[in-house]
Amino acid sequence: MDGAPVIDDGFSASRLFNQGYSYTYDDVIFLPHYIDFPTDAVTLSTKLSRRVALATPCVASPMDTVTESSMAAAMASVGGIGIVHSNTTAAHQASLIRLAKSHKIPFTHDLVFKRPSDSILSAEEFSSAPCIFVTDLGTHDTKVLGFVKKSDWEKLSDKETSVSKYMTKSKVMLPASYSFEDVAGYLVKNELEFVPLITDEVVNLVSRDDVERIKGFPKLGLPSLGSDGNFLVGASIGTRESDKERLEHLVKAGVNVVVLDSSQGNSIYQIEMIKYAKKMYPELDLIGGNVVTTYQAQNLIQAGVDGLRVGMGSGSICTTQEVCAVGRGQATAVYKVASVAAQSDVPVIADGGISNSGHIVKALTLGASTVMMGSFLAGSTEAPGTYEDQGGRQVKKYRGMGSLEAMMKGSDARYLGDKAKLKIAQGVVGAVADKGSVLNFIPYTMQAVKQGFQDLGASSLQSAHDLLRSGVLRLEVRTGAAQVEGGIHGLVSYEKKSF
Ligand SMILES: NC(=O)C1=CN([C@@H]2O[C@H](COP(=O)(O)OP(=O)(O)OC[C@H]3O[C@@H](n4cnc5c(N)ncnc54)[C@H](O)[C@@H]3O)[C@@H](O)[C@H]2O)C=CC1
Ligand SMILES: O=c1[nH]c(=O)c2[nH+]cn([C@@H]3O[C@H](COP(=O)(O)O)[C@@H](O)[C@H]3O)c2[nH]1
Ligand SMILES: [K+]
Repeated sequence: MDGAPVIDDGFSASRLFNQGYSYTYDDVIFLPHYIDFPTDAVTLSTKLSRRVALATPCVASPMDTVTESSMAAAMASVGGIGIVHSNTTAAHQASLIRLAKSHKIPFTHDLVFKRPSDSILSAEEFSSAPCIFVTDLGTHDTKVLGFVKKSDWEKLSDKETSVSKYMTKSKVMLPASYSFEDVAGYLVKNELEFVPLITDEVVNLVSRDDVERIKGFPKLGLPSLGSDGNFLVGASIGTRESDKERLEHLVKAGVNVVVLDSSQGNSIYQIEMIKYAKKMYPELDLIGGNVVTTYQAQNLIQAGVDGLRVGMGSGSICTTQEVCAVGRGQATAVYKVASVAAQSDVPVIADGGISNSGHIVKALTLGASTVMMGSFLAGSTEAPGTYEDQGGRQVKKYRGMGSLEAMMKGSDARYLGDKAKLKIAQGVVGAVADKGSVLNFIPYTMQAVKQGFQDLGASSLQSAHDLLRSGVLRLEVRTGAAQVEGGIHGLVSYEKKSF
């Protein structure tokens, strides 16, 4: 079934997005087309940037409540990628990249280390891993002497006792290069509760609970691996002079792609940084942004970016449009920028405003090659931070990188280094509900996205983009009432379970 319908029905994207309105995902709806293939025939393989290919079009945002090593490892293991945030020292950001890349297991625990003479005073110290390691100097890179399990610590009457007095001395460790299946088999065969994974230092551990948890998840697709066989990991930098040194640290840590992180990427600072990075590291893919207009996009493409990040004010924690009156509805922004980027073969990331699988279908069909997510991922086990009880619900903190709290954190030279002392927030601090593991909900979400593609008659991102640009894809704006109709309505009560 080729070609547009004989009788005019719906609008082409070029007509719909040229009426002077800023539309977002919920405003628009696609008309179904023709199905001549099964859902499983849909492939979502894509490009993050010119030279970085992914099997899954999902990217974890460079935010300090979203992407550190656990998220980066998990996203890569489901075929996506995580961009490690830069709201920390360059050395720490580099160590997060190394950690994510150092093993084959799709998750990492935040490990705690003690010196032999230290004591453990609070049960909270066990909140991020099932045991605490005892090493020569209490650091991750000194000789391992033993470990303390929570159950052993609980039995202790005097909590001030130094750990060396009651730790288990064990030499059982496995190389971090072991696959998940190998480690799982080892735990069962040797009836162990957990086992540390090491390179020349302890980098992770796997427990029987981890194994059980992961066995129940949908089978993973192709992981994102570099030519060295390690997980692909990205990182963000800013556009200050100090970011040049940061970039050097990241490159040394093996970063696979770098995102220039700014709300308004079309600046002299960013263009100079693009030129610098391209000259210093021609092999490294560089993603510019954020942009929402064709003019901004053209400028950054001309400066040499390998990818563009699209979105201004569309994020769930963003107040930019409210504070600065600048931005664009995300559906319009993605369509416009992707239209111009496609002419130069520059892949586009639709960043922000994703809260369900339908938004992902819309972003990808309107021309994006990947979606970048913050709030969608921030409630997962792999996001930094621990769960807290909020009115009987387990929640994790999620905050904007332009919130006062994030700006005040440690090293943020972008703000604290500024001569002007007046700081204006462009984001908020909040919390999101526990969603379980990304290893579980990303595969389900991608299955839902494939169903959307099937309804559109698109078996790949390329075919969706072809339908869009040829005008075969038809769409309409939904009125307020149509949006209500499209949601759940008229029920006294309901339970929403997606998978
Ligand atoms: N996507 C979005 O809608 C938004 C995202 N954010 C996030 O918040 C964080 C901060 O974003 P921004 O405030 O846009 O950061 P930014 O670093 O791009 O800009 C901060 C300020 O520093 C200035 N600046 C940058 N480089 C400079 C240099 N070399 N010399 C002198 N001045 C320089 C900029 O012009 C701007 O006034 C990022 O993580 C960003 O992703 C914030 C607001 C909106
Ligand atoms: O206006 C803003 N103020 C902020 O403080 C802020 N922090 C992040 N971001 C952007 O929001 C994206 C994540 O959005 P979602 O939670 O909707 O996925 C991210 O990927 C960013 O593009 C911010 N925007
Ligand atoms: K917003």
